[in-house]
Amino acid sequence: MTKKIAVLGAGSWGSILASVLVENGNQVMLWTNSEEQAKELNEKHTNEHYIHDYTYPKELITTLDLKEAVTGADFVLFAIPTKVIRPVAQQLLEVLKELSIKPILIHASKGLELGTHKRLSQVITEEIPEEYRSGMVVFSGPSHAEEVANKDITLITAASENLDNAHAVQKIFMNKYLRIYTNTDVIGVEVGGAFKNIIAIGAGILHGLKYGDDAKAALMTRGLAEISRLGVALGADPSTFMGLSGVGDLIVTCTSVHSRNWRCGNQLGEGKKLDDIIQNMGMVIEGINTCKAAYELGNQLNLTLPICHAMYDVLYNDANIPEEIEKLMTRPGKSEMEKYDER
Ligand SMILES: NC(=O)C1=CN([C@@H]2O[C@H](COP(=O)(O)OP(=O)(O)OC[C@H]3O[C@@H](n4cnc5c(N)ncnc54)[C@H](O)[C@@H]3O)[C@@H](O)[C@H]2O)C=CC1
Ligand SMILES: O=C(CO)COP(=O)(O)O
Repeated sequence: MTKKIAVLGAGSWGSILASVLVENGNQVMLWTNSEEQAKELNEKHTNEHYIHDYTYPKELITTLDLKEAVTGADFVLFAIPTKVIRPVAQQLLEVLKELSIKPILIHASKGLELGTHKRLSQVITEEIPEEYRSGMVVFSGPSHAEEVANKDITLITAASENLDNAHAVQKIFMNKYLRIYTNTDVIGVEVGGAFKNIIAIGAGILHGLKYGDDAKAALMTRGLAEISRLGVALGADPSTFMGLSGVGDLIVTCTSVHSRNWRCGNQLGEGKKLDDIIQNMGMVIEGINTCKAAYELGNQLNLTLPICHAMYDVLYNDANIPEEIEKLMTRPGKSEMEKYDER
């Protein structure tokens, strides 16, 4: 049955997910805050700044009006940067009240909120009370918009405490090239998706400095130990980190040239300045803010997160990268099988 879906955010991820949903036979409205982008999407069916040489389906309608986008929606999908999740959720609440509808909310963003250190489903459900939504589903996994646009094979997790809602999301997205798995461990899925961006900046740095494959494998593996440590401290199931939103997303983001986080790190390794990199990227690099949030949260919880700390010093204190790498390498010897709650 055709579903009505509002996609909030017309960047690379939101616009491509909207395109897939149209292709899967749904009625989709894409919401953007950029007049220029809405015009380009509606008239030329392109979104050149975000996805090159791609033509969106003519049935996809882009609007600047949130109420128009959300009217009659069975699902509302957030695909916007972490830092605007809360204000957009507040805007959405007003519209949901006006329209008296209770859609299933989905978010496909990856980060932890600065200041509060909250996961994004926590931020959204804090702003939009239960009476205005039929569920909250997290959509996360190893996926680059550029590859989904090419209909390459991609697997993603739909996580919700309510499995029926995760199944509903699985159903609207599944097709021959996009396969969705369900999971009930919302905490694990969100922590994996957010924290891997920090490690991906590190992997890019190693590449920029011309380190070899051993170093990159080491960073990913010990990065996964930190992701699991923080996740378990927050209540996640450790096995989630062996799945798509854990090791899967870590691998793709630490190895793909599509990754903005990896590209940011690569340029840092080559000696470029962070401010210039951010300026030139023109798209969100989530790992920068998430590193600050995870660093503060880790300290609050008294967790050992040495890679996260090194990344924080590089990103926020202009630390010397080779010195940070040396500090990591010369920490006291450890057992590999440390407990998740190692202090
Ligand atoms: N690009 C990708 O392949 C993937 C991205 N993600 C996640 O999706 C989220 C969004 O990422 P991208 O689409 O890649 O970012 P992007 O940088 O390509 O686009 C972000 C979009 O959000 C819009 N935006 C910003 N503030 C807004 C506001 N207040 N109201 C409405 N729109 C606003 C911007 O105009 C822009 O169109 C991030 O958390 C990212 O980690 C997750 C999986 C894959
Ligand atoms: O989340 C992603 C891959 O799964 C996208 O990564 P980047 O934001 O680094 O491009």
